Amino acid sequence: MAGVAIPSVILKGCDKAMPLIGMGTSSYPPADTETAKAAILEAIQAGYRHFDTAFAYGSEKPLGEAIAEALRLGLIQSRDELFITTKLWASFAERTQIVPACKMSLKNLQLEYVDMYLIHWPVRLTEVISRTPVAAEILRPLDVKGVWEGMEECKNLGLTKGIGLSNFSCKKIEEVLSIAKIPPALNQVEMNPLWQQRQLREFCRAKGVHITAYSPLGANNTKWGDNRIVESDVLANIAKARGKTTAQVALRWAQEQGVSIVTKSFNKERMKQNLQILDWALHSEDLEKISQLPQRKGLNLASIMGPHQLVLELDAEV
Ligand SMILES: NC(=O)C1=CN([C@@H]2O[C@H](COP(=O)(O)OP(=O)(O)OC[C@H]3O[C@@H](n4cnc5c(N)ncnc54)[C@H](OP(=O)(O)O)[C@@H]3O)[C@@H](O)[C@H]2O)C=CC1
Ligand SMILES: O=C[C@H](O)[C@@H](O)[C@@H](O)[C@H](O)C(=O)O
Repeated sequence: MAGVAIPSVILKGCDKAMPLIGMGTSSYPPADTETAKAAILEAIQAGYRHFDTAFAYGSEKPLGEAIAEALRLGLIQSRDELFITTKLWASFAERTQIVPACKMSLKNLQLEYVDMYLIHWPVRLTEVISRTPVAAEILRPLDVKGVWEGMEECKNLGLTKGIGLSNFSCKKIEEVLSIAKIPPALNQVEMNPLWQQRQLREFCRAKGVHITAYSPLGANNTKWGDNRIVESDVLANIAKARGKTTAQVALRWAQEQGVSIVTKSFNKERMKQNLQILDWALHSEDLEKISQLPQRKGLNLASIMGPHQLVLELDAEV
């Protein structure tokens, strides 16, 4: 196998092990198809086997094309070698629309199944939108029972190997658990040294819900993130002492918390650098310093959807 071998985790209710480090595909400014496709092929060569996409990113089609090309080129022998995560967009978060939305994503990806299907955000939009923020009139609370039944139907139909959540608070996860026939395998949330999610992680550990950390580098250089992680003095000093980069310290920190990671780089050197976190460890004094960093949530739903009451309430939940 080319590149670094990445360890995997077995998830509840999921028929396939998930590689602990995945490549994100949400880029800013949005990458054109050829750029995204070329970056994904580079990532496969570097050893990435888990790819995180979403209907909302517009990256399902380039990912599908890259997978087809990787098979043609013999970079992988079979589609089964990859773990593909995609997400149900809020505009389709209604009982009868979930199976068709999943099939639409599969068509974009040129796949017969995905490995993980997540509810992207715990809200519903009554329209398919092409830009954000959205008008308050089209925002609705999520029908948790109906939507989770639709997710379960996707799994039962074999459209996905596993189902899970994204951006769900403890309270919202509890609602899902109270009605689920198939428990959510994971909750994908923002997590990094500046938003450590201690309470949510503790809750998920107790309930057997795995956590995947998104924006582990604070979404450096994107419109939904900032450079406060890659330019943190505390992390830079630790990096210097360990002979690593600040980004590697942030990624290693997340890895040591027992979560999986999805991080995006379309740059050949940085995507390789981001995998070099498996054969060394942070020292206890490093962990102590990181645990004292002031905390702030980087990505709020209000900054995407607009400062509507329902959204502000969701953002306030832990
Ligand atoms: N479920 C959800 O709601 C969300 C899910 N996600 C998923 O998680 C993925 C990762 O999160 P994302 O928000 O992209 O943010 P990340 O924290 O992974 O940061 C990505 C940014 O950092 C840059 N970068 C990557 N590696 C390095 C490095 N070693 N040193 C310095 N800069 C670096 C990248 O640029 P470059 O490409 O030039 O290297 C890019 O601009 C997304 O792509 C998406 O798939 C993200 C947000 C929300
Ligand atoms: O239109 C909204 C966007 O797609 C937003 O939901 C995502 O970009 C999100 O921040 C993510 O990266 O998953």
